[in-house]
Amino acid sequence: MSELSNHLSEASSDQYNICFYGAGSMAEAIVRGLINKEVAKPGQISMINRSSQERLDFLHSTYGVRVAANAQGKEELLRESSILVLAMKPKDAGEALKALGPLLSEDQLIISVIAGLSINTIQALLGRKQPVARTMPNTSSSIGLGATGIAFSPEVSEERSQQVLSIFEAVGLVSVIPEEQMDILTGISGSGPAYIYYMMEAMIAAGIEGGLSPEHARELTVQTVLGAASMMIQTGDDPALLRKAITSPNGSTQAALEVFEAAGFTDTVKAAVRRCAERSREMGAAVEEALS
Ligand SMILES: NC(=O)C1=CN([C@@H]2O[C@H](COP(=O)(O)OP(=O)(O)OC[C@H]3O[C@@H](n4cnc5c(N)ncnc54)[C@H](OP(=O)(O)O)[C@@H]3O)[C@@H](O)[C@H]2O)C=CC1
Ligand SMILES: O=C(O)[C@@H]1CCC=N1
Repeated sequence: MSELSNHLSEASSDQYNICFYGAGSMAEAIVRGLINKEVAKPGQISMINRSSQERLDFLHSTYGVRVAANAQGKEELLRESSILVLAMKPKDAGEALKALGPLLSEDQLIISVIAGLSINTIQALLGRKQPVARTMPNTSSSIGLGATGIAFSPEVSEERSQQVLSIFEAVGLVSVIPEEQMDILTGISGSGPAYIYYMMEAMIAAGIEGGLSPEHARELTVQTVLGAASMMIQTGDDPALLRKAITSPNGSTQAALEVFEAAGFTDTVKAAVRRCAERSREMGAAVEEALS
């Protein structure tokens, strides 16, 4: 059991409650991982959103987490939680954080998963120097295979930073990085699963167009991606070396890679990652405007 789960089970529940402020896909991915890995009990987790009661009902019935039906209930959950996870879209963050600031006490830890939003902007919107962990997880956290980048504000104590690490280590790999690297990390691992799914969609479509059944195209593609990632983990080899082992001179793989190369594959992937990082910065800057 992790350090946090010990804290969570030994401490009184209102001392160590975690509230997810924003109850969408990313919040659900983390909650599912925390519950599956028994890092937190459902009763210690609460989730609130802006308007969708149907969504909260689903989360309550699926995971057993606490939800609030009205504004007063939401405020109570926010006030009583030791850890608040900000998980709304960047465009909704300005208004939400301005309203949140006056409800906070100084020892409540803020964990943000919001793309692009800097620690300075979070503290400025809250109107106080709250301890903040800025993170960038991904949706694979829901099955314990997430990859999360974390940067801490100076106000986060050693004990609190250990709690944050425990939460995200329970749902996958964690990299503690300088905050200025968060946008490029978003371009790799935050949004990265979507690039892989996009590639898989294309491979499945090509397989079907070539005559495979949809089931075979899907299972062969999935196993290929799983096997390739596992090969990198288990051998520790560079991907270039593993690729070369498949690529016979003048063979079928070489023929395929030449098509990728002619279409500018590497430059396209790099440009997509750079654009993702740039978009992350743009979204953060747009929230910052809510300060003025
Ligand atoms: N999806 C992903 O793969 C990743 C997402 N992120 C980050 O996670 C955050 C959430 O993304 P995602 O889960 O995809 O978004 P979703 O649209 O799925 O969920 C957003 C949630 O925020 C709620 N919300 C909006 N405004 C408020 C408010 N004022 N008060 C309380 N709740 C509010 C919404 O409630 P309602 O529906 O009622 O309006 C909804 O529950 C984003 O900032 C994103 O950058 C980070 C890493 C990966
Ligand atoms: O697309 C987005 O804005 C979020 C950030 C990382 C993954 N999804």
